[in-house]
Amino acid sequence: MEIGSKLTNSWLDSIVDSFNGVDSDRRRQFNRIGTATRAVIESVVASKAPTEQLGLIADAIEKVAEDIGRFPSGRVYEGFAEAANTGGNGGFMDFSPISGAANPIAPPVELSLSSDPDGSPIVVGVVTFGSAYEGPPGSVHGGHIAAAFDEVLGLAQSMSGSPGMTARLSVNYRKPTPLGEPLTFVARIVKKEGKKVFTEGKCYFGDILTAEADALFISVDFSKLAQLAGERERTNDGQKPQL
Ligand SMILES: CCCCCCCC(=O)SCCNC(=O)CCNC(=O)[C@H](O)C(C)(C)COP(=O)(O)OP(=O)(O)OC[C@H]1O[C@@H](n2cnc3c(N)ncnc32)[C@H](O)[C@@H]1OP(=O)(O)O
Repeated sequence: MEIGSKLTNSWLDSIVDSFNGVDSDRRRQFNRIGTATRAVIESVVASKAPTEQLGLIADAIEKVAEDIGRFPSGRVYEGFAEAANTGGNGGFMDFSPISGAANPIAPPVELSLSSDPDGSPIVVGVVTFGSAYEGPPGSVHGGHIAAAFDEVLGLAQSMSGSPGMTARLSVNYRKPTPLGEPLTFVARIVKKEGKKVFTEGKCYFGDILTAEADALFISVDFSKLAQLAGERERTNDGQKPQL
């Protein structure tokens, strides 16, 4: 298994090629919007602004929502939204809900590929969760920790060369995971048995292990993902998905 080995699949390649052809200024603007909206989310969840200011801010945000809402929406996918699909090339995941800079609901988790001291490939995810992700006071909501694990483990399993979908994800929460502090997620493949890829991951605040996870991914035929993508396009046209 080679770190960052490129996945060979004509369907994947065509998506990657079309992504590479996307005007970079458009991509930059999407990322700007994502970053600015994320800052708004972070500021509004617990703002101490005076009530009259809140009213003005609400007016302004409603105006922005109205302005952007005038344009047709629905996913015009410039790339994959999930780490597991990329084979390690994070550039295709601008809209990931976990690691995508252009997706305002992503914290985002910054992903990279590395290797541990024995040379085994690992995925590293670095993130600071803001106030919007609070669960227990001062701590990250457990659901968001699970989501971050799904992303880093999802990218790790794709290094098997036969990426799949999450079949099972189990998280052990060992200590409260602090908000507003840099966290490091580390993920690796444990073993592969046929279509099954077993993975494990850990979340650290400094040297403190706050959570650990294991997940089973089942390799899927890319035609299944192409089918899901097709259903998504039909849904964008207002039709119901056929699952
Ligand atoms: C490739 C890019 C996508 C990456 C996305 C990764 C991040 C995500 O968040 S994915 C989103 C969340 N996950 C999903 O939506 C998946 C929904 N589930 C499915 O689509 C299917 O159940 C799927 C693909 C996981 C497995 O279906 P299928 O390929 O038909 O598997 P199937 O042939 O039934 O089973 C294969 C083997 O896996 C086992 N298996 C399947 N599911 C599970 C499970 N949940 N737990 C344990 N074992 C399982 C089966 O028992 C079987 O084992 P064996 O070969 O020993 O008999």
